[in-house]
Amino acid sequence: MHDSTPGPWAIEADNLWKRYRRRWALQECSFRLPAGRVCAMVGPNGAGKSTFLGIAARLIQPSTGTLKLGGVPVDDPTVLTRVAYLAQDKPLYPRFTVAETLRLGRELNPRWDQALAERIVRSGDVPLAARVGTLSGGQRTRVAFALAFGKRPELLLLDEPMSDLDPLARDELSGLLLAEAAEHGTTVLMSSHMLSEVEEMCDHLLVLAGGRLRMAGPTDALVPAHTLVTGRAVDGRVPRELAERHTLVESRVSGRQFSAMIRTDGPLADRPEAAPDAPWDAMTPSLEEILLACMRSPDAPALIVDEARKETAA
Ligand SMILES: Nc1ncnc2c1ncn2[C@@H]1O[C@H](COP(=O)(O)OP(=O)(O)OP(=O)(O)O)[C@@H](O)[C@H]1O
Repeated sequence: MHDSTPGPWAIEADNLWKRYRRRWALQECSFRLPAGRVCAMVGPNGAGKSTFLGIAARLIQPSTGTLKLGGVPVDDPTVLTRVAYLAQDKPLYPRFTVAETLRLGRELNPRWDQALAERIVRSGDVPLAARVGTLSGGQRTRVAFALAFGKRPELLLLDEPMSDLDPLARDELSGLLLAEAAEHGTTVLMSSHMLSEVEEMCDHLLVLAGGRLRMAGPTDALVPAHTLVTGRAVDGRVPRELAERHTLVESRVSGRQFSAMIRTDGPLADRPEAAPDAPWDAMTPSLEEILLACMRSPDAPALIVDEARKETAA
């Protein structure tokens, strides 16, 4: 028997790999996510985000490695009642009415919150008597949201949840998501391509590229780890002092100017004495700038902050 009390870790991935025929969709994926976080999973198309979420939702079997949710192995049946998953294509029964869909949620889920589910549906003016197959894409998403939230899960897995919602619905449902997470301590893991939304909503980040974890940790640790430096290029390059002293995530030279996203890990290197007329300016980048630089540079060293680091079992 496993201990069924949720631990401090909502997710612990230990050396997860997933292969589809000849292609690796996930490689060496190890991290842990503290409970109660609103975490974004970001990465280019094909990075492995849906694959990871599918493994966590028990729809995809990993090739190797283990995954625990709330301290319990993902293949333990007790996980089912604790986790809700909103798939990218929001699958629902088209012939069911909205009311019948919610009734199914009520009958399948012991902690079902009918009032909350109905509130989500009604606030979008979605008629309870309408058949799901006749609803617009955004209305169907709202019903899928109602099913996921109504379940009152400990962990909510959302695969690009907001992509087909209008700006008002997006604003309303993201507010609801944050309120629910704060009130009930729900952990949220959502994949998203909308970086402004990620910046606004999430306090933790996972960045995947090419199936590998590139960055993981709380945003308030990841952002200060980066500095955006701009200045005069030296011999058409980023000054050597910067490149040697710090981790260069991404650099660009345009005309005589360079800009470089670096990880400093200590004070910023001094300006080159040999080129006192080539000063540089340093500023704290936005989360969006960091994410773009990280995704554009899949070969830059990964940054997994200590809190998110899951030591791989020997
Ligand atoms: N069922 C499958 N069979 C074969 N290959 C697959 C399958 N599902 C995904 N893949 C491949 O695995 C890789 C990761 O796909 P995945 O859907 O996890 O990426 P993603 O990060 O969610 O992408 P997107 O942002 O486009 O949704 C891709 O190269 C994809 O082609």
